[in-house]
This record gives sequence, structure tokens and C-alpha cells, in this order.
Amino acid sequence: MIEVTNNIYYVGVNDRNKDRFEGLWPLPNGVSYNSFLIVDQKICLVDTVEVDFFVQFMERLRDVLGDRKIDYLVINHMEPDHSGSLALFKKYYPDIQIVGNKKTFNMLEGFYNLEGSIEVTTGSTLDLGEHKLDFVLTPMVHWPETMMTVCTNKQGTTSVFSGDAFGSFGALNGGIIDSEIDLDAFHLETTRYYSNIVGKYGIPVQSALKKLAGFKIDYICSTHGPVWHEHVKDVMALYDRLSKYEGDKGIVICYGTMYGNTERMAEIIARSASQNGIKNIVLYNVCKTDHSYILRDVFRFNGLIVGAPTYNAGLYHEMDVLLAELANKNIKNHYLGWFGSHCWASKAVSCIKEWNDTRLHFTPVGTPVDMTQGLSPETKVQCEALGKAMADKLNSL
Ligand SMILES: Cc1cc2nc3c(=O)[nH]c(=O)nc-3n(C[C@H](O)[C@H](O)[C@H](O)COP(=O)(O)O)c2cc1C
Repeated sequence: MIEVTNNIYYVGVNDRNKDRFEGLWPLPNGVSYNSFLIVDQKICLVDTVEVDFFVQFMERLRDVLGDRKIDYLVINHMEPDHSGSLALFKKYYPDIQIVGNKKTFNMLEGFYNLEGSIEVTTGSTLDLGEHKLDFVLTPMVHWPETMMTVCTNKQGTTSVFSGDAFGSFGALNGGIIDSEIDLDAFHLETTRYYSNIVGKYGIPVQSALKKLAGFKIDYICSTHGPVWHEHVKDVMALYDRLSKYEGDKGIVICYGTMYGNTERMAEIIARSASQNGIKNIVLYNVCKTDHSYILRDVFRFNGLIVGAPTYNAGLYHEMDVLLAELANKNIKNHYLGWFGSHCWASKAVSCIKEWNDTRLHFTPVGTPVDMTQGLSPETKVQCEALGKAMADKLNSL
């Protein structure tokens, strides 16, 4: 039995089997599906878990409750990694009252042919006895029906059940609350989770943070990763910065290459940026590093330089994929330089420019470098100039 605080129990599970979250994002350290149980005069469960883990989930519930019934199930988020157990769960607890908003109930019917019981909106409350629940609708963080449930007990301790917001990749290996865990592994994974899953929705995240500002929060209980207690302020500050797309000073240099010529350009650009005062520089081969890590670092740092060869009269397609993913995130406040290579008829450099003009809208920096065949002294000078231009720009901010 895992008590988070004052009769709020952790009843989540760990998934160390799945390779990729949403079929897309690698899970080298697994992921947790968190669910919480508030035991009071009325008993309330907040969210469920992925259906594959239903047996462990039921064991955790029974551990806390034995055969007592559950009065309410609050659904903060309908994504199937949290709602997948619902149809089965309802068979074990047929009298449970399902609490959600109008959009939750629409999805509940569509996904599982189930009916909601208590419809809430921002400002609605539910009294459990010693605990009171306040509901806060937070649409598009990161689905339309997403909401948060703020639970305050009579001693004044406030826990926010935040849905996917403030979540992290990584299974919970014994420790549940941040104070029980060495967080080194979770810092970057919280940012990778944010940038890949929530990153497109900076404006809704900002409006959710404003709604939460009225509460003095002691615990943030997300649906993935650690419960935040000692680091509530830090994780909220992180969300504030990331949702404003405010990266730290630094450059992500990302390239595609078949035979190493374009990579050589990237190395020269990186060295020049370093010599001109930039300390945070990361270099990625777009075919080698999973894009989720590149996206994460584009959110962490405000400069991006991309380069790729011309391929069949177009852009080397793995770079096309990355640029499409970046464009989907509506990233603002970022700077872009670019370069490319070709053998007989250049296309890559103009394709990258077109991506930026039409979809990315990063602020262009420096003069793009277009290399023919191999590295010449002139190309080397141009690459150095591009690295310097980005460094100068970021240093001037
Ligand atoms: C399958 C294939 C298709 C290519 N298509 C073109 C092309 O359409 N136009 C061109 O100028 N070069 C083309 N190239 C040549 C490369 O763009 C050029 O050699 C580039 O510098 C390779 O960069 P790398 O050494 O970083 O892989 C092609 C090369 C390959 C292997």
C-alpha cells in the first residue's frame, strides 16, 4: 500500500514492455500509468490504467480497499493509456459514478459505450468528507477533454491530479514521490515528455498554469512519472518556460549524411560556434538519434542549425521527416541556420528554406552554405561564418 499523503494512495502500474509510447516515442526506461485513490467518507479513484495492466491495478486497489466499494471515478483524461481499463473496471464496480466534463462523456460513449454520471466544469466541486475536489478544465493539455482535479483536505494540504501535464517517461522503480527518487534520470525525460507529447500546445498550457496559480499546491500527481512534492515549483517553472518556447542559450546542430561530407560541415559549424562563445552545443545525426531526443533539445535550446544532402532532386528524406515534426510543434522564439550538399544539382538548401518560410517560421540566421561534392577551403570559411553568425545572434539576446 503506497500512501502519497493523508489518505491519498498511489495505485498506478509500470510498463517496461512497450517499446514506443504512442507507437512513436522510445521508452528506454519504461513508463508508469499513474492512478490515485482518495479514501474518505466517500471513496474516489482518479483515472485508471492501460488495460494490459488491469490485474496489477486491481491488486493495488484491493490492497487499499479490500472489498469496499468505490463511490466515484474521476476521469481527467480519456487517452486509452488511462481509460483503457474503463469498460472492464465498470464490470467490477457497476455502481461507480463517473465524473467528467461534457467532452469526457462524449468520448466515454464513443470509446467504451459507457455513460457518465456527474458532469463537471471549471468551478464545480465534489465533497468526499475530509477532502474537497475542485475541477479545472484545461482543454488541449493535450486533448480537448483534459481537465485537472484539485483535492484539498481539511488540514489545507492540496494535491493536483494533473492528467498528463507534468508527466515524465520512465517507470517508477520503487520511489513514487520525487523526494524518494534521485531525479537525474527524470529531468531530461520530463522535458522529452513535454516536448513530444504536449509541446504543440504552448498556449493552452499557459492558460492552464494561470488557472492553477490560484492554488497553493503541495503535490502534483501526474498520470506518468514521479509525484512532484519537493519540486512542485521547479516543474511548474519548467512548464512555464517550455510553453513559452523559451530555450536556454545553446545550439542543436542536426544533419543527415550518407558518406560523411555533410557531417564534416556540421563539425566545422559546431567548432566555430564554440569558439565564438556557445557552451551548449549538441550534434545529432538525424538518422541515428531518435527524433524525440532532437525535439527535446530544440525545446531546451534556442538555436537550431540543420543540414542535409540533396537526394533524388529533393531533401534527404529523414531531414524532411524531422522538419515536419518540428513544424507540427508550433515552436516560437527560435533561430535557424541551414546548410546542405549536392553533387550535380542543388536542392537540399532551397528545400530547407522552403520549410522555414512556409511551416517552421524560425528567425533565419547567417548565410546558408551549399557545398558541391567535397569540402573546399571556401566552403570551410562559409561554415565557420554560419557557426559564428548563430553564436553572435544568441550572444546578443
Ligand atoms: C541516392 C542518391 C541520390 C542523390 N541525388 C542527388 C541529386 O538529386 N542531386 C545532386 O546534386 N546530388 C545527388 N546525390 C549526391 C549527394 O547529394 C552528394 O554526394 C552529397 O554531398 C552527399 O553528402 P554526404 O557525403 O553527406 O552523404 C545523390 C546521392 C545519392 C546516393
